[in-house]
Amino acid sequence: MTKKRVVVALGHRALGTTLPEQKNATKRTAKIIADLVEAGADVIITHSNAPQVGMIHTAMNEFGKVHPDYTAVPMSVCAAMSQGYIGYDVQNAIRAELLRRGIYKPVSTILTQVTVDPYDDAFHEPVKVIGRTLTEEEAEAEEKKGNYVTKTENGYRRIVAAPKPQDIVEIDAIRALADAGQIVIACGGGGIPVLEQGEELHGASAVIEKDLISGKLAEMLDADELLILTSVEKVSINYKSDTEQYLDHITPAQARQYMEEDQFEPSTMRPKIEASVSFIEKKKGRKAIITSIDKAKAAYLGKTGTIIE
Ligand SMILES: Nc1ncnc2c1ncn2[C@@H]1O[C@H](COP(=O)(O)OP(=O)(O)O)[C@@H](O)[C@H]1O
Ligand SMILES: NC(=O)OP(=O)(O)O
Repeated sequence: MTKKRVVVALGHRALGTTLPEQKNATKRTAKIIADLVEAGADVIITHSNAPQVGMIHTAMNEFGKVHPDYTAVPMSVCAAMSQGYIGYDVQNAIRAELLRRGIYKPVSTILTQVTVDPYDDAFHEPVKVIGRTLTEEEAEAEEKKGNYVTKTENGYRRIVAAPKPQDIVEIDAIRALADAGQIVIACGGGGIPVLEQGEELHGASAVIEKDLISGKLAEMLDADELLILTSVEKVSINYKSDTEQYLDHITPAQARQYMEEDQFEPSTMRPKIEASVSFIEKKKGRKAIITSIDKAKAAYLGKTGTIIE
């Protein structure tokens, strides 16, 4: 069995939204990760966090209203909390599933900070949707607090800045664990966004796009594959139209062409394609696969998904 280093990016479907949903979803996800391990993948995991970071931020703010001694909690601290909370469920679920299959492999979560550029235009243009759906009243209340919201299909949701990831602060620790054949959960929720100021790192009020950091992590670990597990089995062009066409196998050049034609929604599919192209263009022989969480093993074995190489 050929061993491959695979960065697996888990989307919303892999985690659910509420606490009980997450507990159940991570158990299902652990089975999928264990299948990949059995199929020969050395797995490094990244994950989404938008619903969770929104929940934590709202909870901490409400707590602050009742106990004014506790000041408002910065978004970067909420991102750190979300990494701990999601990593805790994911690592325990994977550990248990592997043990059930007679596999002993340490699984750990690395609290990961990711540097961002203070001059990134994203700080002036918040686009990253976080938290649950809000009513009109709740949205107005958020705007009064100085937060940004956007209208969605079902109501309103909060939006925050999503600066581009520059560097992964804990990359050496992640690499050491991956080189030792251990399963690492890192760069959760895009990483904790930080600004470098001399020797110090200061939290930034933002949420980094997890697909972009997944591509960067795969690049920095010199992974063989980037496997993005989302809610659709294949990427399409002419998405949701009468002429929708599923993509099985595309080159980076075709992917770039489709991006120019705006074939991919900016805040959902486009970052997945951007991350994939950027990862595979840096070295020959790399592959990116985008598929649904349920089809992960089949896609890893080349039987489905959209393959970019
Ligand atoms: N061209 C496209 N082909 C397939 N899916 C697309 C396309 N453009 C947008 N999408 C949307 O992207 C979604 C997946 O992205 P996202 O919601 O960010 O999920 P995740 O949390 O898994 O990263 C799909 O559910 C689909 O609605
Ligand atoms: N941080 C991030 O990109 O989260 P979502 O995938 O949940 O939007």
